[in-house]
Amino acid sequence: MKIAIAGAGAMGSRIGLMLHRAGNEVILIDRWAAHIQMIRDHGLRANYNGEDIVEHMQIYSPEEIDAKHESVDLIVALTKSMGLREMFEEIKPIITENTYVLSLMNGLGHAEDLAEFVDRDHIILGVTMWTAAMEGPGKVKLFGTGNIELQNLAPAGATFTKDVVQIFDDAGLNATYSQNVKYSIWRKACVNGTLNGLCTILDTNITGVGTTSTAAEMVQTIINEFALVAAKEGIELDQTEVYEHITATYDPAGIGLHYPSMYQDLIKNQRLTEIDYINGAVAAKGKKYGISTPYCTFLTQLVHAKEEILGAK
Ligand SMILES: NC(=O)C1=CN([C@@H]2O[C@H](COP(=O)(O)OP(=O)(O)OC[C@H]3O[C@@H](n4cnc5c(N)ncnc54)[C@H](OP(=O)(O)O)[C@@H]3O)[C@@H](O)[C@H]2O)C=CC1
Ligand SMILES: CC(C)(CO)C(=O)C(=O)O
Repeated sequence: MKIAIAGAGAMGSRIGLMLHRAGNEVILIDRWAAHIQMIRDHGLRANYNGEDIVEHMQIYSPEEIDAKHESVDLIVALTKSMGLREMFEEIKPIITENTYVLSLMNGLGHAEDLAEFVDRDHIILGVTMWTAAMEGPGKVKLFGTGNIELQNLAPAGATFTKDVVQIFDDAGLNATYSQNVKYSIWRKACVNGTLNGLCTILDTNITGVGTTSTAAEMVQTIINEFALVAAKEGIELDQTEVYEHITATYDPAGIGLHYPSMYQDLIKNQRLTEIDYINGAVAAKGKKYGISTPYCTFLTQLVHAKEEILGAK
């Protein structure tokens, strides 16, 4: 299976590297010029569970993706939420009627964006608890463990999706075929809706948030707002299980020492965040359904205010 990773930042590099190390044909696509140059000159360098490794992989900018490139069987979407449509506009030349697209991105609403580029039965939705961080262009830090849950959006995509699960699992990505990925997307949105904004505003990692005396009430209140809104869309979240899932991430021996992607964006790199696709999306849906979401609204405002203060772009 020929695989393209659309958005080869921290997570795209992780998934691409692990799939390539396992012997798959993988190309990376990204627009960050210095990152492309470093990977071309030195390979993708990674601190991989404490060991320095190099993986030599092909990388292209979206503009270099033209009709001369062969189409691919699978595109893994790992841009930031706000860059998804622009990326897919640019890489249209490698998308054919046989191409499947898998989103592993955080946030809500990506299936609708992807449906503009491929048929619904070629869309696969997924969530991942793997983590990754850029240490600089061409260099990524990968530690801890994780998993991936996948499911096709329409029944016709099931056979291909199960093949993808097998390929990802063989690459050590702990992939499983989900029976209800829409539930998993809301469950993961709760993880990001609590940890990402709180770590960013409180300037700490996951363990840092988890060990505060106010974490329990903040996290439970945010989960409750997500659950009330999700219920209006037919998803009944098990709030106790979701809370336990989130508290399990506080462990420093697991992913507790990770600084969520939103922290990396805003605090480390002064880049705009995905808050509008997470807490902001829940606040907007809450408004539509007549549900009050004060914590999501406030956290969204705080993150936007911080973006302005730091001059994020
Ligand atoms: N990091 C993590 O641990 C996890 C992330 N995710 C999700 O995965 C998706 C991708 O996130 P992630 O990989 O973290 O994002 P990154 O910020 O690492 O990469 C996203 C894009 O940002 C650009 N970029 C990143 N850093 C720089 C920089 N310093 N200077 C210039 N450009 C830069 C690159 O492309 P471009 O120039 O085209 O913008 C890159 O493709 C998101 O939806 C995220 O929420 C999910 C689970 C865990
Ligand atoms: C690892 C995790 C779950 C932390 O919130 C994540 O998805 C991120 O960094 O965005």
